[in-house]
Amino acid sequence: MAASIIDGKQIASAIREEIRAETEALKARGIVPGLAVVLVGDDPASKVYVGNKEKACQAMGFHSEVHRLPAETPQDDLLALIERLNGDPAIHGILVQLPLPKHIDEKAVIDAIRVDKDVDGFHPVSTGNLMIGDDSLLPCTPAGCIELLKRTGIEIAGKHAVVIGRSNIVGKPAAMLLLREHATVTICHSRTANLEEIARQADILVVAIGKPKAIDARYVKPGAVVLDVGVNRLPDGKLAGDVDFESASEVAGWITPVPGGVGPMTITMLLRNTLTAAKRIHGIG
Ligand SMILES: NC(=O)C1=CN([C@@H]2O[C@H](COP(=O)(O)OP(=O)(O)OC[C@H]3O[C@@H](n4cnc5c(N)ncnc54)[C@H](OP(=O)(O)O)[C@@H]3O)[C@@H](O)[C@H]2O)C=CC1
Ligand SMILES: Nc1nc(=O)c2c([nH]1)NC[C@@H]1CN(c3ccc(C(=O)N[C@@H](CCC(=O)O)C(=O)O)cc3)C=[N+]21
Ligand SMILES: [Mg+2]
Repeated sequence: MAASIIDGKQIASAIREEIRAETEALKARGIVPGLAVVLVGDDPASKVYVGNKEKACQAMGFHSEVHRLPAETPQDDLLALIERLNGDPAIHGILVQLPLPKHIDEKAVIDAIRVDKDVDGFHPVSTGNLMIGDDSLLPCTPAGCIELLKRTGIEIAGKHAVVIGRSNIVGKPAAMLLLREHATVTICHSRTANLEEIARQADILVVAIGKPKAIDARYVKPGAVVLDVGVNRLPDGKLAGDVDFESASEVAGWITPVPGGVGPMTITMLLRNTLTAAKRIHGIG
């Protein structure tokens, strides 16, 4: 194995210590950061993530509440809950776990979240601010990818970053953040011709496609940095990334494992966004 491991768990825990210190300072002023997570239905994967988020909040001393609604909840009931959370002074961050059941219009729900409580960074105004460079709350997973690079000491400016995947929650915002950090960015997707050839030009390769172990050494330039965003549950119950770690780590210079790479950073960035939202709502910082 040639690659060095980017230890997301360790980097996440270092950032959590910073968040902890700031949280204690805020609590000394009588402000407790509060996160509300809304889970509609009982998708088993979503349940695990929601449980992890709740645990992380509790460990940080945040106020945290999880609203578990049945799968058949009418859209209007969900919108009414969001309206209530928008006005709840104990809540600074609102996260509606995606995907939502098919009868609910995801966009209508995201649009209803107060922008200053949009700790996922999925609201159209947050997305627009991300493009313009204004200081909205950043989407957690892409922000976590940038933190991994910076705290590993990897230069982004001037590098060719190739992002595979163009979803609104990972691929597109990851590309936009890399651009903000002055990378030259290529975005690939399922209709990309010659994916292998393009990926192999990347100094920094970000993979977010939702296909277990799809990206192997053939897609990786020797010495490249590989960030594997994928989290896929295999039939045997194990987790796998979108990158074939065993193969890709033979040629990469740096690589994130799954689990223990990008995933822990997502939750850490959620904590940080919630803290930031609490400070801003109270006119601090
Ligand atoms: N670690 C974390 O914290 C998080 C992990 N995830 C994981 O990241 C992965 C991606 O999630 P998400 O962005 O929501 O996924 P989506 O399914 O929304 O998007 C997948 C994207 O990948 C593209 N794609 C799919 N197959 C291929 C292929 N064979 N070659 C090239 N491009 C392809 C699609 O292209 P097209 O647009 O043409 O359809 C699409 O743009 C999943 O494994 C998910 O579980 C997600 C969020 C957070
Ligand atoms: N509104 C919304 N916001 C999200 O941020 C969001 C979402 N919906 N829907 C689902 C995806 C997925 N996601 C993950 C978060 C943490 C881990 C994570 O903690 N992973 C750990 C291990 C997880 C495990 O053991 O199952 C790791 O990779 O090491 C993974 C995936 C957030 N998402
Ligand atoms: Mg999706």
